[in-house]
Amino acid sequence: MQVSFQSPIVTISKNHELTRRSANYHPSIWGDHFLAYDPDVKENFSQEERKLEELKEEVRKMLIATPDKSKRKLDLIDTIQRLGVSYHFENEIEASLQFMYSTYHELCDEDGNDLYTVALRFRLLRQQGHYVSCDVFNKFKNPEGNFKEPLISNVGGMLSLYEAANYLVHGEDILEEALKFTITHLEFMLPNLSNFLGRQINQALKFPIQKTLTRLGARQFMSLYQQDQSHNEILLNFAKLDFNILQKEHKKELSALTKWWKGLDCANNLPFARDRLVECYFWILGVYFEPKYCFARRVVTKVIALASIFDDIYDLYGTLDELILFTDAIERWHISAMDQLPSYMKHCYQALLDVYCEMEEELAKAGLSDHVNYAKSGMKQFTRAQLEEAKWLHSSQVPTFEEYMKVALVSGGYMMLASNSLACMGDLVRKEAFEYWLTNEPLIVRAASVIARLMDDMVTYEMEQERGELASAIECYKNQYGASEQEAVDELQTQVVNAWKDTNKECLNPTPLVPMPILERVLNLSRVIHLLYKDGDAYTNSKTNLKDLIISVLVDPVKI
Ligand SMILES: CC(C)=CCC/C(C)=C/COP(=O)(O)OP(=O)(O)O
Repeated sequence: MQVSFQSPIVTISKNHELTRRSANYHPSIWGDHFLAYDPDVKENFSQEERKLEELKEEVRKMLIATPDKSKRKLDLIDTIQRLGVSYHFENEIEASLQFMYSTYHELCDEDGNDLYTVALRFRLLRQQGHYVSCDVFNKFKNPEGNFKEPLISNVGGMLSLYEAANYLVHGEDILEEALKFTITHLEFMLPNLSNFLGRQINQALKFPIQKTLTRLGARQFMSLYQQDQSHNEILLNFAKLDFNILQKEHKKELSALTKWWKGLDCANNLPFARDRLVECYFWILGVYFEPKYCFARRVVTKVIALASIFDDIYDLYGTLDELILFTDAIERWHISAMDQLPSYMKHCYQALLDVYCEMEEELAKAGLSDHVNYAKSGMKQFTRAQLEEAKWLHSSQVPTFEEYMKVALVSGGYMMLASNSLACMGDLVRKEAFEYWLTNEPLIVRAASVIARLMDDMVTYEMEQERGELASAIECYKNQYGASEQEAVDELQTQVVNAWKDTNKECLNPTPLVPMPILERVLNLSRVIHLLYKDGDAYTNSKTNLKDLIISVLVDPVKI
């Protein structure tokens, strides 16, 4: 597509007719939908909130009254977590799991051959960051070293083992075997299962708990749990009410963000870019949904929405000369750098400066203004890597796989998003966590970046190749190793599986400097990618399944 070009930059390319690329992305499917939820309209929540408090206290009593040694306690904690309400009972749950961790071997002995319970306890402890050995599963094997045949008919046990095995780390062969064993047999039994069990297993096979986003998982689990004859009515009602109250808050946040987004007027100023504000909010909601992260959600949604525009500028619309100027302006990070930019870039440069001012002002109130520097430096690193990729594009170069990955792990945006997400989390993240941890590219952040880059490339490389972007993980791998496309895909899939093992390993090592709530945000970033890129690029083509998921989390309240 040729676009007339009226900015001063035209002089740079005066001998050429300037051809700009376009991907013809579909417009936003949300339009002004969320504007209706005006954050300034004060609602009278008091009755709902009183009810919520009452139910919360009942659930708390239930938690305290259920003995930590009992199997009932495991189910109760699991249900509370899967219903998305464990953030109300963090201390109670941690205390119980701490007890289970300290008495782990006795408890496992008492479990005997109860696969369901052994696997559930193992998973709950690993989820909480407690390392427990996978040797507990040895007793479920026969002398030949295979899982015992009769286990196959124990559907609950098989499902529990499958969910637990997803927490495997490198070298845990028994969990690797458990995954194969359970997946094979669960898939095989699917057609013969009741509707209720079938739905549950189908869901688990696509999205094991370890890869599931809390809000989405809660919404889906709620409807399954409701159909379970033995469900606890108080707990279910509490979870439903909590979900709806949070959803109202999220809608208001999205309303305010929609106003901001409309102010940028992308349709006129940046018509080539993806218009995906709601999808960006959903992305960041996946990272933190709790009310206390309201400011973080607001600002980091703006950051990712701008990063998405930048990606389209670097990959599609910008000329190389413009991209060099833009990268330089971001490096300088000052309003005076704006003069050198063409008008379409001025809009997003100004928006960038404004968003980080907003971030800084809010962080300063908590005495954390230093954090903004780490967030800015993540953004600078991101655009530098984007420029490197654009240079490959404009010179039709295919780098080696290693060269590509070095740049593409940064240009994928997950290192930037990790630093920005953590910068806005408040005083839980200390300056030292940036200094001594994040800036050294910790394994969990690298793993999230690998998952993001490779899952993205595996579903977008054909389309990107059509528009002349030759440098993708698939192409670079094929080129360097003389591999077929299938061999390249297989290798990249293995690297994604390994990155999940790295993630699991890192989550078993929380420290005072980097506690579980920090590790969990990076884990959540990987979970969002898994959801968005599992079956195609659902972020870009958001009319698909993603639309229904967003409706279930952000539009439709749960029926009470
Ligand atoms: C993590 C961030 C910053 C997300 C913002 C949206 C985005 C850039 C998605 C990937 O698009 P793409 O598939 O065009 O990415 P790339 O050009 O890196 O392949």
